[in-house]
Amino acid sequence: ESGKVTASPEKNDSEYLSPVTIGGQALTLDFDTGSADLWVFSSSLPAADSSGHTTFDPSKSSTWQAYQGATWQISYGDGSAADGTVGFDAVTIGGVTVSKQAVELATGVSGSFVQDTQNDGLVGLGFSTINTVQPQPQKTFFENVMPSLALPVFTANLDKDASGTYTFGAIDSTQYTGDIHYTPVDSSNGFWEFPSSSYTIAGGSPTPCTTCSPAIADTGTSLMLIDDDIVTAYYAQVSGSSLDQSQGGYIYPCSATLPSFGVAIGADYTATIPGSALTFAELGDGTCFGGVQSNQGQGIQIYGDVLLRNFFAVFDGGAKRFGVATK
Ligand SMILES: Cc1ccc(-c2noc([C@H]3C[C@@H](O)CN3)n2)cc1F
Repeated sequence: ESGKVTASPEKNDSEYLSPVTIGGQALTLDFDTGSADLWVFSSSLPAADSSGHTTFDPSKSSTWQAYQGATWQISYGDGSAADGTVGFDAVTIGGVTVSKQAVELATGVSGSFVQDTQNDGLVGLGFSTINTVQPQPQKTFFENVMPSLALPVFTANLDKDASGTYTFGAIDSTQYTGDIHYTPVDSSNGFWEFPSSSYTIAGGSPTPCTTCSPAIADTGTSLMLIDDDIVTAYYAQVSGSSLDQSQGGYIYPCSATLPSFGVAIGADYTATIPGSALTFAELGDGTCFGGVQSNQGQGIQIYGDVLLRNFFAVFDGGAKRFGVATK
């Protein structure tokens, strides 16, 4: 079997939201290849926290099974967090169903989730070694459904300021051009992680970097969070740019011409993003906030939506590989 769902961008393509049905209840969730918990706003949240959100109410699902005593708690790269209890229910994405998917009910969420009223929770599409359920980590939707998919893959075809598609179980050849360039994935940290040992700024042949951090493909991160020395070199080529503490990153006049930025996807391919696609947001005063920002020395580079929205991306759970194609 296979199925597809739309991925609708929030403002500035900060995140992409997709329709999911759980126990017959429709919610709008953020698919996140950088985590492995499927959690939802629940009817047990304080009303002030769930106001504006759609909540999942287990008492209204005839197929809900509580997982007595199980709990979860997660924190994300931006410091946001959520926690709660656990059960199992039928989860359907694009017509593809897992009948007993671990569904984590939020009884606590941090402020940024409260304010993000279009987001009713997350679908983690990383590896279950980083699932936070105690006493027993639970499998992701993708891990559960993989054996019944025509192909053990899902693809992300995110777009700039337009709806895209997540597809489970098929590689839709109408969604890309040319070859898909794959790299093996090291899933030992729970991420779709691969080496990225060269880069290009403003074109030309790639600069090798033996000290470059490995990268992860992370649909749940908005930006590209890159090793500090590379980011410094990039903005050195943007006239009028500066590192603005109050904004938390590099800004520049929106009239500036940005150089292209290319990053290695494994050993054999450089994914190059044109400068015109490397602005994340206009700040309203004629300055712009860059899509390429520092990873603050985290030792991992995070290739988020600023990269992914320019490519067709394949997450291959069978061969444990990640691939990109132009489109
Ligand atoms: C309000 C809100 C906050 C954070 C996130 C969020 N989702 O995925 C991620 C990245 C970072 C890493 O933790 C795993 N993937 N961050 C989503 C939100 F809607």
